Amino acid sequence: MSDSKEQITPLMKQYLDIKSQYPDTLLFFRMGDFYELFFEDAKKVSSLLDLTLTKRGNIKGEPIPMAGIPYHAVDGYLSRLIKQGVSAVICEQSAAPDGSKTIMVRNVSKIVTPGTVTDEGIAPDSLDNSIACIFKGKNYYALSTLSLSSGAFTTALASDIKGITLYLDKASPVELLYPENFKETQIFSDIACIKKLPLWSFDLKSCYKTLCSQFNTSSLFGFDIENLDECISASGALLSYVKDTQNVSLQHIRNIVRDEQSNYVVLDKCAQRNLELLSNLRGEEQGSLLNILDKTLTPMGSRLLKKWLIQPLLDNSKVNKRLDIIENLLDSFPKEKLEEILRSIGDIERIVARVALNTARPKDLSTLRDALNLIPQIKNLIAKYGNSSMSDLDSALVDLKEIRQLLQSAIKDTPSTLLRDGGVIADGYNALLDELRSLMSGSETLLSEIEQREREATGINTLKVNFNQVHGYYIEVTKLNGDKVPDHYIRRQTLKNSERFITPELKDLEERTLNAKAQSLDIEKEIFDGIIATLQSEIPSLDMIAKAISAFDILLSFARVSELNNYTRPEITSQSVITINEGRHPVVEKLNSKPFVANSIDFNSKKVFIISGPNMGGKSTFMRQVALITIMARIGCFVPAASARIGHIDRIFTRIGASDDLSSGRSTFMVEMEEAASILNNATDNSLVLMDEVGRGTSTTEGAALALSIARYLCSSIKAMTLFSTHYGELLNLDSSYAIAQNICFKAQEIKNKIVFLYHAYEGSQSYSYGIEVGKIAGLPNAVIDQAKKDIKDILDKGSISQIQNTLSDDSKEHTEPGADAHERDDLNTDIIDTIKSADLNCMTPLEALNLLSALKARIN
Ligand SMILES: Nc1ncnc2c1ncn2[C@@H]1O[C@H](COP(=O)(O)OP(=O)(O)OP(=O)(O)O)[C@@H](O)[C@H]1O
Repeated sequence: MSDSKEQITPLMKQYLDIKSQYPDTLLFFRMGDFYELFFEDAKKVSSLLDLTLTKRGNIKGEPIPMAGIPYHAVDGYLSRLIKQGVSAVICEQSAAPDGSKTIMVRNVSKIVTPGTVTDEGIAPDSLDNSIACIFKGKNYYALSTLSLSSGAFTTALASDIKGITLYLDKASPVELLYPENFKETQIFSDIACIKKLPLWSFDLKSCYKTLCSQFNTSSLFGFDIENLDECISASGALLSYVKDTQNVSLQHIRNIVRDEQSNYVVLDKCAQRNLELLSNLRGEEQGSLLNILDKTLTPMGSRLLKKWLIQPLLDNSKVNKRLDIIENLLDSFPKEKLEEILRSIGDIERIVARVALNTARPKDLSTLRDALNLIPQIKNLIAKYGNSSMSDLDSALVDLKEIRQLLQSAIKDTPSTLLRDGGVIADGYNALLDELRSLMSGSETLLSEIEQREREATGINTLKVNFNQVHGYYIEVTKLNGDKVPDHYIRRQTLKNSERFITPELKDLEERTLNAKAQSLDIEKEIFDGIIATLQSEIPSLDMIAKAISAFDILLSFARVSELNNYTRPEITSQSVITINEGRHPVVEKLNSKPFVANSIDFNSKKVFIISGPNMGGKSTFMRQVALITIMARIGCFVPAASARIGHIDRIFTRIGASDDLSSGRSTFMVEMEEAASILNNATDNSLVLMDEVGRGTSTTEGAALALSIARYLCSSIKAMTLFSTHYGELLNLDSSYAIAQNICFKAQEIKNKIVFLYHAYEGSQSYSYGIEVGKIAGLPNAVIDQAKKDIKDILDKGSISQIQNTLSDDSKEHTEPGADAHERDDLNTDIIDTIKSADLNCMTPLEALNLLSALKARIN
């Protein structure tokens, strides 16, 4: 583009100069009432936002592609771009300072990026759009995350890529920065907005300085990151980037917190997705746990709830504090009153961010005033109905009386949208402003008096006094009355049917009014800026209030949902246990029209449960409900169970469902095996592991062998709390080999040729899968069903092998006495004969029969 600058218009040259500083970001170039985008930007934006692509002028004889957006509608378009992970540079215009009529001056006013936007109308209310920065040092990886809305700034360290990926999963940033030499970019392939930073952005010394100057400290000791070079580099680079794009001082970011997985039950992306915590498997909120639990009344409460859901706490006292508050709310607290207050409190978290970023609008201040005026009402409710559980909340809800009074007296009840239009500062707050305003309103009365007087004096009844930007105040007379115009009227403009005049009196009035208007706007701006400065000095308290209200909103939501759905308070313990009596799946019980069948589980002496039963029998639902109840308890919510005792769980692993990851070239089976490998390599005896039908992605024999081997490893080495569902009969005898293993099964009954699922978890195993019946319900053609039934019969008749036999034993069972060969052979023969005798042909699938045969053969050999 630079070659062509010589041949281009001054306007295009101005555009290209600015564009050259932001080659990779869409440039919204203000032209009158439009923002215009040119060249590749125009093509890109027209396809992203479905805008018409047109042309403006030529360059080197070629038309310049152009797309335009009306300035008043820009927020809506920016919001759509942000949702697609696209950033934009906004370039505004202003008149040339020397007043010359040449080209307007244009400057970049802001850069809007998905991870830094806080503007109302652009940033999605429901999303805590955080930005993160990753860095790899000599020994460690670091990830720093910043939420500009809440001011939360965290940093985490991990020794390997897997460890840092877990932090990335938890942070779920919408924008990610990384150094240009970072190789493992596959870990953030699902983040739409990623930006490469030059290596110098991560320079340790300058990053250290940037952080110290932000926190106003001389070292980083107080934040526990003084010696964590990687964290300092990632955090410093992140902060500098945000400062540069926002071009402000970020006053609400006052500290950085070291994030450690050991504080939370770890839930990786896979677990979050499989358990449908924030969205269902199709990506919609409907059918997710969030959807059930979110009855929050403020946008900030709803955003915080999403964080809570993927960060279940390990600190029992913190969990119990939340549970205590819910209990208090459920006890005798007037929840409707609190709900009414919260409903009108607005998004003060975002307002505080905009105050800190100097982007607050007049409406923000009136909303903040109204919200702060509600704080004493909340405190009164707590004083009257709250118990000691609410004391922390109460002290966080500081009543900022002076700020309230300031906003009350200074801001109009309903201020105008833009400060530049005036009408923001309340009457009676500033004497000079009042005087100027009365002068302005007085001039309006004066104008109508002049109009009346001149009509009488000239005898022209249609004479009008009007105003426009070009001529200021003028008198308009129709041409028909031209002969009645007095001599002292000075002609200014002749139109088709009328003429316009000015008089010295009108000019004088105009000057005074315009001066008053300009002066009053200056005063309003000065007062507004002063209020913002006062609010900025109170950011720590405002921030604390916003956080306390968000938390209170969530707990109230939990209380409401608990009441509505008959949840109970879980017992929280430090032991490695999960005991659930009569538990229910919180989502399925709400979505299904049929009554939900409650089920119990006790991970205590038994730790690995092998779950069998028919397709559609309720296995997956049961497994997921155990994990969901555990998560609900650990985020401090009541749970759908008659009672529950939830202990220390370090991580929840899930291997559920089958999905290809074609983008990374991994097949269904590969994904399955990778997930299983991650579980076996990382789970501990404090983990909760859900394994749903592992091995079904390959041949039956290999699948069964792998499933068996994985289950044995979980029983013998890891001893994690495991729910392992399977259709492979080979796994159903593990309970006789391992003391910590137990079979549970789901059953179905055939009643009048129809299959009825019982959904109850029984002790024992169930090897008939009712696969054909489920195929029938699903609508497979009758011919296919009939043929399958016939084939099964044939296979069974030919095979004649019964019951699944355990071919496995734990170490103690494998141990035999030396020199006992003959006895062993006799025992083996009897054993095999018994096994064949006791086999129940009618209950076996053909595959089970074949597997049994091969197991017996292996034993003989
Ligand atoms: N406890 C229950 N009470 C009532 N309905 C249930 C219960 N559990 C499951 N269901 C219903 O049964 C359906 C099938 O359950 P689920 O998917 O858990 O079966 P499954 O045994 O895992 O099946 P498959 O082996 O085919 O994957 C659920 O979508 C739900 O509608």
